[in-house]
Amino acid sequence: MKDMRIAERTVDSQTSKMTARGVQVHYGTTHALKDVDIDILDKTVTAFIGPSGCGKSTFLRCLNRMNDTVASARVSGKIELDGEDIYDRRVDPVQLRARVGMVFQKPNPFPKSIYDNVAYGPRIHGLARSKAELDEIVEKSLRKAAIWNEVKDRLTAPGTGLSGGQQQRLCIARAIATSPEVLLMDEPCSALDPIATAQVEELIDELRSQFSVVIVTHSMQQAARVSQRTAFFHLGNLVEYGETGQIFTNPTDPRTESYITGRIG
Ligand SMILES: Nc1ncnc2c1ncn2[C@@H]1O[C@H](COP(=O)(O)OP(=O)(O)OP(=O)(O)O)[C@@H](O)[C@H]1O
Repeated sequence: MKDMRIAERTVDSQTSKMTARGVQVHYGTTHALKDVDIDILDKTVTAFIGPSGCGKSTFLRCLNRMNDTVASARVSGKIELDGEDIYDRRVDPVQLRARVGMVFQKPNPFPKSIYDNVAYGPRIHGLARSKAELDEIVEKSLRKAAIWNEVKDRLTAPGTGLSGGQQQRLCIARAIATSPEVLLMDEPCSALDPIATAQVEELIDELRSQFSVVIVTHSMQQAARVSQRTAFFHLGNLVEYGETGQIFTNPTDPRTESYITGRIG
């Protein structure tokens, strides 16, 4: 493939943060995900790639129970976070989503100020004991999301007034304000221009020193640039999963090879 810059960074964590075993998802009679087994490593960027409709987003949403909100979705199998079953009846999905945060395709800031967007999660989860502590969390999150300098003088302005790329970094700041252990990103750059995309990609690389990032992307170049592990999905199956360099240069399954060389997709 042309223009493919494989991430040279080595995978420096082998600890599993999340494990999935035998995960199946049905939407009514549609069998969207078939028997998926995977170990998501800690402090690693994992990319989910594959043709449209293959189940990438469906599986991503299983990892923080966002499919609970889809009436027709039925999820079976087992998914664990640090060895705990996230589908156990005792697990509160709202608490789970603070630990496994999510950033969506389209930037979706709340119709609130920049400050309140970021303070929202820490407020509902009671993470700050004082206004000063909340201020500190907001500033730290905006700094980590590489947007502090652009917004520090207008924290009370509406988040929706920012540019698309700034809104997406604000949404990332909002997601990391609850100190998640895993951040799920569903095509986070698809609505962004190349400059904003490069900023978000750089940010993803920095974030993995603190937690696991799982990113769904249609761009194989992006998967190669930002991830250390890649999972290739096809027709609801997880076909191949391994080190990103190996998947892109020496895939073992012919379906993976066809996809990365552009023969299916
Ligand atoms: N809410 C839903 N209700 C019914 N079917 C759904 C729903 N969401 C997804 N599906 C179906 O499940 C299958 C997998 O969809 P999913 O969105 O997970 O694929 P994807 O690989 O993320 O696709 P894309 O790259 O186009 O976003 C598809 O057949 C899709 O039509």
